[in-house]
Amino acid sequence: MLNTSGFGWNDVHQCVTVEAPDILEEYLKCNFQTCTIIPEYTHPPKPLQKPFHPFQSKTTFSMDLSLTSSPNLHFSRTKTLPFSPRFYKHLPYFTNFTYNKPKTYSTKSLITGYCPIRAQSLNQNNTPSDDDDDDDGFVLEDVPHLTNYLPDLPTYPNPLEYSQAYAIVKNTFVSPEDVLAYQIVVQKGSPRGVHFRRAGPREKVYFKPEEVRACIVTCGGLCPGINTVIREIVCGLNSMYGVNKILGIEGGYRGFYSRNTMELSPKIVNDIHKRGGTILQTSRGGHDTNKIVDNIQDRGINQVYIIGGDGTQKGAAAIYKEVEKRRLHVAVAGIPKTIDNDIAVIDKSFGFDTAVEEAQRAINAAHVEVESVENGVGIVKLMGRYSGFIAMFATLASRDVDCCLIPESPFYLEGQGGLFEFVQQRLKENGHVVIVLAEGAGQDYLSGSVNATEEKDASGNRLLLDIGLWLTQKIKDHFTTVKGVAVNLKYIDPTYMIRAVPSNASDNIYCTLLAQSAIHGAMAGYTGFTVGPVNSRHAYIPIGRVTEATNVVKLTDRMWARLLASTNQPTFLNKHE
Ligand SMILES: Nc1ncnc2c1ncn2[C@@H]1O[C@H](COP(=O)(O)OP(=O)(O)OP(=O)(O)O)[C@@H](O)[C@H]1O
Ligand SMILES: O=P(O)(O)OC[C@H]1O[C@](O)(CO)[C@@H](O)[C@@H]1O
Ligand SMILES: [Mg+2]
Repeated sequence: MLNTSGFGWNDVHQCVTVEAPDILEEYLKCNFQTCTIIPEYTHPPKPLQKPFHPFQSKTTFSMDLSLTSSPNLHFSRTKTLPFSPRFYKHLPYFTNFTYNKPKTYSTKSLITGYCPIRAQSLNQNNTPSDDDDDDDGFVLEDVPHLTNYLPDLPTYPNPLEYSQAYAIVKNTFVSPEDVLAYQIVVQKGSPRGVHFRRAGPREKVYFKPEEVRACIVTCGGLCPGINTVIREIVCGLNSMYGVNKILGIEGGYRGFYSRNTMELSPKIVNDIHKRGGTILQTSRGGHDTNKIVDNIQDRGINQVYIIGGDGTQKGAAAIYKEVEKRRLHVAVAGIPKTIDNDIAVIDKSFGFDTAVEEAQRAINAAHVEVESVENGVGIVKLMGRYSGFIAMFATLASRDVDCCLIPESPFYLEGQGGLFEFVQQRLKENGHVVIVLAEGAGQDYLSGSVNATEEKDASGNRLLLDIGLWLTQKIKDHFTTVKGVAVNLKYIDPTYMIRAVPSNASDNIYCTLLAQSAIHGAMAGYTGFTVGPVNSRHAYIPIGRVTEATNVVKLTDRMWARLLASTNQPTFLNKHE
């Protein structure tokens, strides 16, 4: 819940705020076996101010549904759980909590709804401290481990210990105690908050390298860098752990049961990072958990590397759950992929930098075109289904953009403060204007103005209406018919060209770290996890944590304000149409 949309902190009343009851309901379903809701007081709506974790208060906190007329919620805590990285990671947070007025919620599994764990540091004897008072608000959101359901699994020394490459590394192995703080901006006295397990090689591994049979699958849309991740999983498994049985599953999830596999070796993948796309091919839809896990079993696969976006990670969670149900010695590792940068918790998704860089070329072209003609209006459409990160960062990087439209910030065309007025003003001042828009921008506005049927892709994602073509036509019509001015309109849609390029240098390095983190995690027996950087250090994150919310541009954050300050575009906050 920390830092997820819909929750905040009210400084004045020192309470948690939530935008709507259903957001809270969802959270409770994920995290609470039972709980009490005590009506307390209401107060007028107040904007959300800062993220929080509900367990930061040592005794009691109140939760105010400040944007609704609903009553406050109040939870009483009676006990904290001791922290031992290996033994406590699966305990539902609320095992030791009691509540006054019974209201029962089903607890989602750890994977589909992550369970934060209240924790204390180990004492010097490596045992949890008994002292409940030693409570500094530390929460570990841990990932599952194979020993949770296969307690007698043997361990083996990590082959990296004998690796020449790692011979002079000071700390070859990550300490089991190492965790990463989710929030790094803190104040004196504030609770330590949520942490994730640090990624990296562990001293003991839970697979004999010669017995590893790994597979890699890529699902969802393309993104620069997928081939690099595939390459680095293959090369990393081989060079660091001596694994040489690696299968490529072709064509996404459905490939497990409907396509042939491809043997992957360092030689086969040697050059693939120089190509866009995925050598394994990808698809949407076709996730059949039972068929997939049957196939994993039939092929004797014991490490599954799944590269894909939010939908794919939900699929990975379902596979992990089934694997756990069947008590298989199979590690399931997710590597988050999305060009939209819409995956929660992680700093940034791979391929995003490349996409922003590539978008510059389209914006430059639009700018060159429109400054070379009279009344030039350039429109560049970029990807971003629900999150306008590519558009926002490409705009900030370019300085040639007059206006950036993203899904998170509704806009309107007519009247005071509208887009037409702004375009007219810029044409008057500069003779040209460049508009960048994310494909998901203005969808509600657009669907109200055209006869749209709601279509979905094979994965169930809503198919978007073409805002670029629509806006182009609207601007043309407005200026020629209403204003009697002929505008020179240039519409550029580079979306698939951006997505299809190979990753740039920094994304290549990033992809390598992701692949290696995933390998180390799987070899160390972690499973049901996603890897990714949290405040620049790589972490193992419970899959449910990255799928429960979408990362979107927060209009109340400074980055959007920086954009508005740089373009001086309208905020579209006051609609007069
Ligand atoms: N809730 C879910 N449970 C199981 N599988 C899912 C779920 N949602 C999506 N999938 C499967 O995950 C795969 C990819 O999903 P989707 O097409 O939504 O792309 P994605 O992974 O979100 O990537 P992107 O949106 O970045 O292109 C599909 O094969 C789809 O069937
Ligand atoms: O046309 P496709 O391949 O389904 O993908 C389009 C979608 O994929 C994404 O690139 C990632 O979700 C979106 O930005 C875009 O809407
Ligand atoms: Mg998606």
